Amino acid sequence: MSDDQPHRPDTPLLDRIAGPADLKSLSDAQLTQLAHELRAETVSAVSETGGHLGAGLGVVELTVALHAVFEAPRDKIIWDVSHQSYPHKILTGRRDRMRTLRQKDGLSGFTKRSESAHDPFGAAHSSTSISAALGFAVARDLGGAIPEGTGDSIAVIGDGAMSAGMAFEAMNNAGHLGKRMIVILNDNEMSIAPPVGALSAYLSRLYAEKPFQDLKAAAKGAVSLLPGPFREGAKRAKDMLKGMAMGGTLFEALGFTYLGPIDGHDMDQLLPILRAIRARATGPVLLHVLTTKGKGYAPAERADDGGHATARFDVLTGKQKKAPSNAPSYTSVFGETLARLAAADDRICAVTAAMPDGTGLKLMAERFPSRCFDVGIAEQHGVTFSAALAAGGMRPFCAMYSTFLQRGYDQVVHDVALQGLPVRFAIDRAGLVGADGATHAGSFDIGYLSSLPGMVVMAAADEAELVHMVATAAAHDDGPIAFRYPRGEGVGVELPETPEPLEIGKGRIVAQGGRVAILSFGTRLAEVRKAAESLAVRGINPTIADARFAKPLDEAMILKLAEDHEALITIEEGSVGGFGSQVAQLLADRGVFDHGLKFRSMVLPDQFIDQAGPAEMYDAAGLNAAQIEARVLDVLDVAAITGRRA
Ligand SMILES: Cc1ncc(C[n+]2csc(CCOP(=O)(O)OP(=O)(O)O)c2C)c(N)n1
Ligand SMILES: CC(=O)[C@@H](O)[C@H](O)COP(=O)(O)O
Ligand SMILES: [Mg+2]
Repeated sequence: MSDDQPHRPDTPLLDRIAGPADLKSLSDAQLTQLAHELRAETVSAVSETGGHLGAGLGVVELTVALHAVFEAPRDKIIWDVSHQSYPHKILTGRRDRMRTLRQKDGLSGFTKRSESAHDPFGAAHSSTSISAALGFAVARDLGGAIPEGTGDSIAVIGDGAMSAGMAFEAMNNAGHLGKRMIVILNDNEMSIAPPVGALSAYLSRLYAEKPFQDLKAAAKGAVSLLPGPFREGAKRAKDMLKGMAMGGTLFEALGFTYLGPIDGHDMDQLLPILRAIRARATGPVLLHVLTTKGKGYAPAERADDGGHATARFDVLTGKQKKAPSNAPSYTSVFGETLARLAAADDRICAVTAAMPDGTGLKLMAERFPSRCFDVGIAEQHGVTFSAALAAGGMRPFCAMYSTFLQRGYDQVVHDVALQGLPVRFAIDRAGLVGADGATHAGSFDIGYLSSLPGMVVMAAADEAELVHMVATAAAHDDGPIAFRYPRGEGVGVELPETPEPLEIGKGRIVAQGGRVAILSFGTRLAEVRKAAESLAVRGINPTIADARFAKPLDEAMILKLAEDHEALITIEEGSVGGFGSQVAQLLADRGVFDHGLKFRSMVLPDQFIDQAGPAEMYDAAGLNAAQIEARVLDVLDVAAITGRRA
């Protein structure tokens, strides 16, 4: 499309964009218009699907400018977390599928290699983009051959993601290697919650202090972009700006050329500076752009979280269309119980890694601000920090999503379990989580925790059990203890008046039956009950037990179940290597299998399960009532053929 070709308002530019190559023929003015249309399309799509709105709105201009200047997929544009990648997906041939976002068989809510060549690296867990970009840059220089080739390597990372140690590990290495690569720091002064930490304050100083304001105009954009006569003056101003405040930026100390800060919504700044970087960069470059989370859509801009995550909503009013809740969320039950216990015990404190709302610690933070710590996106630090809080005489609750605790696993082993320190792990989003899909599944914590000596591992079967497990953890000073619970609402049982500690290692019989015993760990218990109702119609009444503990197991209860039944079935919202494996180990060690017990362990399948509704995902995983019933019938048929146990 030529510059002089007038843009006919009746045909939106976005309708003519099949892929990023189509941006190359647009004028700068048309690119600005395209950004306007892209923002509207992003709001429209997310209003129908729900999802991460604010971050994407904050990078609309940046996305257009990157795809206009660079040549994806040869140039690798790698989005950190990639919750902000919806505009990128729209421009890279997926506009027609945007309304399948985060749904079964639909588009992922994050970048995904298998979804598009324009997604060179998958994401969703924060702070991986610089490592990935460096990897591509080194592969390029080593002659790594891939179909689309490798040109520039660009990481787009937010100020929140930049607070993770991994980002600095990568920058340190990139600065050392000196490879040409580009980091774009998308600084909107927001994480999910307002950002925390010294880095956030540092970044603010880069562009907020009075002297900076005066000089900013002079240093606007990259010095080298200015016409000759202005260049020297601006360079002096910029050096003064940097030298005056901090003797060069943190990023330059790590070996990067630092450019900015510039207005990340101003195409007249973005386009020339990106073109200059593309034309002239010889080593690692960091471009600091200032943006607004939720930019251009007032309800998102006004929201406390910048519109970070939203249900489906009415575009005109911004009113979210949330399904009515029938029971409190597990998260809120945890948060309220913890705050209640903390009121009576000033040793109780809490640690979150940038997820105060998601983990339900907001109430704790409001009531006991001196005992609630948001460490930023820094799970490794959060775990070891909790370990030392325990060593220092506190009762720390380290509240993290199962999937994000994976980031701090060595610290769980090395700093907590090995030293037997009484850290309490409140593990939210246990099991399959729904729209966030495989990257956020809490599939592995049972296995990775119950294999640790001295670790106590619990799972709440419902919200009432969760209340008691919080109390159990609070009272447990003998060593580390973890309790897990799923995303979403409870089952609607009455909450106990008083949180009562459970006896460590003791399960409970929920229903007495015969022939088959079903031993549940966690909230699959509700599905087991449903299966039992259907089995009762067939005259089959299994014994149902809630294990409560994967470690230590209630050995007496389990061995008795094995003794009194032809078949024992375990079920959990976790992968192989967890609860069922612990039970199998016990039965094997005690020689129980020598006497013919039929044993089945129902676990998540050995595969990553893509996003869908949670019930759909558990269907795919084979862990819903119908599949439980089928397993009982199967094992009974086998028992019937071979007759009763010897
Ligand atoms: C390891 C890890 N911890 C926590 C999260 C949850 N999380 C998703 S986005 C986000 C905030 C990211 O802030 P920033 O990088 O500034 O991006 P913005 O949303 O502001 O564009 C967090 C904490 C995550 N994705 N990965
Ligand atoms: C992008 C990210 O990692 C978080 O926003 C995450 O999606 C939150 O998950 P919940 O919606 O379960 O709190
Ligand atoms: Mg941010």
